[in-house]
Amino acid sequence: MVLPDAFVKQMAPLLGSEWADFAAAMSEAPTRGVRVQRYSVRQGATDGDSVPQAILQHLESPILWMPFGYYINERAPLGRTVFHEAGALYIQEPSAMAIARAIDPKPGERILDLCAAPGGKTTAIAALLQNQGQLVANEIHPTRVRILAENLERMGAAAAVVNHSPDELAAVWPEKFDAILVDAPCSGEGMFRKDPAAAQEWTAESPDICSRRQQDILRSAVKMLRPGGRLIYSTCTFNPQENERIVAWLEDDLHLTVEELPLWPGWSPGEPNFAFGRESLAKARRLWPHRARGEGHFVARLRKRAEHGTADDAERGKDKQRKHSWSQAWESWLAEHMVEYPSSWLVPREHKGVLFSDEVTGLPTRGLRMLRSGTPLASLAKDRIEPLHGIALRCAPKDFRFVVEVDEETAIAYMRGEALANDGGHKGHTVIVHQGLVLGWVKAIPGRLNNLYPKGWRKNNLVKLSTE
Ligand SMILES: C[S@@+](CC[C@H](N)C(=O)[O-])C[C@H]1O[C@@H](n2cnc3c(N)ncnc32)[C@H](O)[C@@H]1O
Repeated sequence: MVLPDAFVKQMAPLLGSEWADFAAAMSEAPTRGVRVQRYSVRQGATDGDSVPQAILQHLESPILWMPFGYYINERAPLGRTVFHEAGALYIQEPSAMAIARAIDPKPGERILDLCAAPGGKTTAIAALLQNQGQLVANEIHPTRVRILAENLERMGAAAAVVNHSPDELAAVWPEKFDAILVDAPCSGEGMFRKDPAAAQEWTAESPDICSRRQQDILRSAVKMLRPGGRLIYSTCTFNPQENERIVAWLEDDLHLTVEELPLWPGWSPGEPNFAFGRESLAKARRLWPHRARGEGHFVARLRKRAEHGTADDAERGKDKQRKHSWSQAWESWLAEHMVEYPSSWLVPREHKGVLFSDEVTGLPTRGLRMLRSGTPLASLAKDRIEPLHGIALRCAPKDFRFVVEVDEETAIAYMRGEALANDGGHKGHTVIVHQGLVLGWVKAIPGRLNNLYPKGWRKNNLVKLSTE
């Protein structure tokens, strides 16, 4: 890899005697990782679930800063499998996995991921939160926000999705969040190994241009944080302007306080010397590719002062027991088809004939571009209930009354959109299950299981992982 001259000029003096090791590491092959998620971590999926051999054979050593994170080989075909499509696998750059740990999400918290697409960190936060909080994912870009919504659905993440600029959101959601992640758009120096085009696009001005944008985003983020709340700031770049100096600015100008993060194996403290010797910066964390296996990340956690008292809580968790024309049909459908489900599903939010779980209770949403308020649960056809894919991906097999188990080949045929044979007597909505994972819905009729796998999700190129 040929590093841009200006990048060498920027980093070599900062790294001093370590520069040669860093430069050598930047010429090595990039690392790749996967989070194995629907086994063990997911709500309700702990009983007897174990990761199938078909997946295990492709996992290398564990990533030490993320439970259920593993290094994988560059050529491992995990991204084209039924396990991936059913939300058991999220392929993510290894160092990026630490960011959800830095947030340390707690049940019941309301968390905003402000720059969220494609959703690597949101889905990790949802897993750590075990879907027991309110998670809101925002993405400014109109195309990327759709990919975000799709990834959240695939991974069974209970999160609302909005599409706004940070300042638009700050105007409607002041002091509303317990924690906010700003995984900022940055100059991407940690992408150079993975994507040589990133190195070509980088210029000596990139860090300054990016740091100004980061400050704009952070001003809005801090407005949305409740007093005493925490801000997590991360980038995948190495230069000081976008990292330590941004944190110093957050302390000086926005009056936040840096908190010490755990020192995960292989990670390094932030560099006080990159911002005029300020000691507090050692509480931030960096992954340098010559010291640990990952592409590189910076992360800091800061606390907003609590002295002003909390402004908002009255609305939170308020039960909306309104009855709608569809309420009775929906409650009956749940009772008939589900053994267990989150209690909030009894009071979903309806939008254009679709019922969504409500992850934004207590937040004003009028006039917002909201792609979903949570998991899409069902569509209403004249108050008749048609279950949606979101339910299948949020739940474990034991949560459903009607289940058909299939082998991997049948699972692949199902995800191609084929009808399956009905060997049982049940009629109506049933889920298809493979190796402890719910894949999606069918409607059983005599002799046949009509395929309800969403048309936009169907794939013709899935590969079989098991060797049997
Ligand atoms: C580093 S990426 C986020 C990656 C994501 N957190 C993940 O883990 O999958 C930064 C995101 O910020 C968005 N972005 C770009 N400019 C922005 C701005 N001015 N305000 C807010 N977000 C912006 C980009 O579209 C991009 O999706």
